Amino acid sequence: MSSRQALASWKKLQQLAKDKKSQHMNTLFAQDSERFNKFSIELPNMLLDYSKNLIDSETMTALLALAEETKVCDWRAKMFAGEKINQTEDRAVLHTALRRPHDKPLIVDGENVTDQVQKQLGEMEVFVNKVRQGRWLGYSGKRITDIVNIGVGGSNLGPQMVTEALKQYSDGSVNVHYVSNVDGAQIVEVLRPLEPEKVLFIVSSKTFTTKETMTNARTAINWLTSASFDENSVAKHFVAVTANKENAMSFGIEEKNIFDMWDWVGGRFSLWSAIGLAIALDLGFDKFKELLSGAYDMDQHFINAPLKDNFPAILALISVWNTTFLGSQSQAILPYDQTLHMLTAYLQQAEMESNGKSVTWDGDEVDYATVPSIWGELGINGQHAFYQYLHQSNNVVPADFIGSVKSVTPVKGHHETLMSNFFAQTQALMTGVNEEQVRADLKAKGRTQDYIDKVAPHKVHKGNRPTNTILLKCINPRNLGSLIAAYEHKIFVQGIILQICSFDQWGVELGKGLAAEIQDELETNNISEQHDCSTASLLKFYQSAK
Ligand SMILES: O=P(O)(O)OC[C@H]1O[C@](O)(CO)[C@@H](O)[C@@H]1O
Repeated sequence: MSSRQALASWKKLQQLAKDKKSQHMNTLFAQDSERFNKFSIELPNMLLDYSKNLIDSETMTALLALAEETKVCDWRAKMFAGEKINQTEDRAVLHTALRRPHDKPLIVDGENVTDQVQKQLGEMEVFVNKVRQGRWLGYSGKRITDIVNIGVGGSNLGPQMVTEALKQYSDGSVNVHYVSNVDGAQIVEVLRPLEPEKVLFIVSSKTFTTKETMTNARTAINWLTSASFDENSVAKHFVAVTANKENAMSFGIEEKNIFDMWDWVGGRFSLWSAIGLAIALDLGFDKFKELLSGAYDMDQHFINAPLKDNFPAILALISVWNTTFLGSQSQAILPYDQTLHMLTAYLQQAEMESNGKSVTWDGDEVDYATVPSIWGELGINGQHAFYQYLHQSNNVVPADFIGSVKSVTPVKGHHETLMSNFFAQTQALMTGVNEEQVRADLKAKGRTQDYIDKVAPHKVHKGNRPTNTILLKCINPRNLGSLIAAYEHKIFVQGIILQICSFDQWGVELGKGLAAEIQDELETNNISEQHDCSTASLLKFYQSAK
């Protein structure tokens, strides 16, 4: 038995889960009119209602005891202090240092990390202002109008998600584009309308070895140099963000155009670093700093609020409850604000690359469910696509509903329509409608008995489907920063409770290695006999059908 299963709180939660599976949230609400007050957290800029989960005070006490027994607070202190909690890579985990104000020193290994971060922020600000104010000129002396960020995974999803979310805050000084896919269709489409003399590329790659990014960057260099006769055009049109300066330089990017990344920033937590340059170029540096401040606000809340009132910790505990103890295998992220249309994709990487693992810190197999698979879509679009499944399938999918009180693009009648759906869906998922009610409704509508007998079972919604509601006061840089940081800390707490190494990603390596070998085989038309017969036949079919 793994050590987690031996904990008193774990055993208690297993027992409670057995009891809870036979209960309905409707009963819990009927028994306790204080449920919302007990199971919600209000912060200055957002609200979390987690009352629509299959919990009661006893469950929450046991979950909080689990957080105590697994020493979440001690690990939190270690992370913020820069201890090497990324055990398999022997690194600190300090994305929180990236949003620390200048007057809050953080000494790690004798160095003031805050000073290093502030120095880089200063360099970023100079660069951003130069580009936005038209003082960074392309090879023909023209100002830069378009930025193309080339990167994938954490070097793409965070910046692109934030750029999309805060579009309304951009003053249009530059247009920002993203290329992540190595499918040439994307880069060709992005570059087609652009003029090489006015484009600045940011090659974002922590390792500067990612094949997809290198291939796209090479294509971008060729596109630029075939348009320009200036041998210095790469220096005027390419910057890089990386922890691997040597590779960036041997790729042809000038040292002065390289922004550093520290090894203590994980790719999926890196939008606060120079990886966020495209955000800052789009919004201006003041708004980028507001994003950082919002994340810092959430860091402070996470550090200081008791766990029972702690937004990220509660999100994590509810997820552990629903997955590990109640057995849900997936979780939906359902933003109801168009601006957040990339949030689900972003959180897929953040949570699944962090905690989608099956051995503990000690390398033992975990014998409990860890994190769910994350999926979803803008809520309104989902309603007309997959909500049928959420309401009536046999699989219970807990969901986070994320909305905003104010619209950044108010259009008469739209926001109330949107938000009435937002509120109605969590209510419907919880309350459901039983067969008796269905039959009574059909009867009241004058339906025949035959029709009622035929249709009634299909109209039953069992309800009892868990949801969290996160309601921001509005989507702005500060609030978005807080929201993202809340999920980062949720993921951290989940990892601690489940004994997962949240900050490595060994599971992506095998496929990368095989892809490199297969690419060689395809390029030399020499398919190895060592493949299994499925892969070998697919490769041969591909080669012969070309
Ligand atoms: O920034 P890099 O080094 O190009 O990596 C991009 C992404 O690839 C991954 O390593 C996964 O392959 C992610 O963890 C990372 O965010």
